[in-house]
Amino acid sequence: MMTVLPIVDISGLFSEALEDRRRVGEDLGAACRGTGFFYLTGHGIPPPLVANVFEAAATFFALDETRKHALAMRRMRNNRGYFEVAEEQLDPNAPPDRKEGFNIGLELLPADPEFDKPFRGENAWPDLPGWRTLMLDYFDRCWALGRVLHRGFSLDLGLDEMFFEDKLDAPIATLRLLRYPPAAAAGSPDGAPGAGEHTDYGNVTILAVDGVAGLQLQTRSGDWIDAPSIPDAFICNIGDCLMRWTNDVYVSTPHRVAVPKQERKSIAFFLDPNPDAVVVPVLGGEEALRRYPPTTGAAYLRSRLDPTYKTA
Ligand SMILES: O=C(O)CCC(=O)C(=O)O
Ligand SMILES: [Fe+2]
Repeated sequence: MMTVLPIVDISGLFSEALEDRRRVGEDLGAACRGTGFFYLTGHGIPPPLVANVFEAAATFFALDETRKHALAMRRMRNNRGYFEVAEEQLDPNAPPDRKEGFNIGLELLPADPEFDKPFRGENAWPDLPGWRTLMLDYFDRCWALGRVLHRGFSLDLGLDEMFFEDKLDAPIATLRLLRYPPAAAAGSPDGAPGAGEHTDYGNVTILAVDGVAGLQLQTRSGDWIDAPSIPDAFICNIGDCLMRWTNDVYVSTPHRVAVPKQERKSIAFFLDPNPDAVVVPVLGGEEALRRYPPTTGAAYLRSRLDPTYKTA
């Protein structure tokens, strides 16, 4: 299939030969320094698992409003649970987003010393058989994949291959199920986007899409292009936190979702660092440090999330 976005086969990252891993690191680096958006193949996550997650998401979104609202993100205070259409507004200059969604975060036991900290705490779970187990399985697979990707980034950036490991071992990560109602069923045409123009906040996003068009991104030259789905490939993009961490060498790219002609679903996994991870530029020396003083994973994410919700 023809696309202007690079397709990176990362199977070499699982090789025992350093030269194989380096080669993938170079491919990833080229993509991250260029458009900051790329397709991921050779990732090792079984397509039937992704299909099951899409199916389970559909089952959830089909529940009646009362059951969905019982799990509302507004009640959770840790960026987890259900949000309804028009609750989120990614572009402050556009109407609220025409999408509903469900967020799942890192699952910790209540006895965990971290449990009461910001972004931690419990997940909201619908009462659907097998649902929680499936979502946590997929969450863990995406988390592991995100860490493997960071080994490739590290090789490309000239860091120790394991540099990010201890910064991603208890991450602020969010698995987000998304549903965009079709244009015809979406009520009055108020110019609302599916998802307003934005950049992602974290390090890297691993996105599965269902084949219905909608996702668009802005290339370095300023043109908006479609990112069509490629079967069994993930769409991957760099977020603002990794852009800052690399002193803007890796690029976080603006993107948006147009209101689809038919219902569209996607599953995004956002990998942000550990809350306490110190985010300080790894390239660019003193000058970079003046521009981007040290912050932490939690402080950075908090500063970005607050303006996004109408009802905090
Ligand atoms: O649904 C999509 O294709 C993209 C969603 C997105 O960009 C986001 O939730 O950050
Ligand atoms: Fe996004």
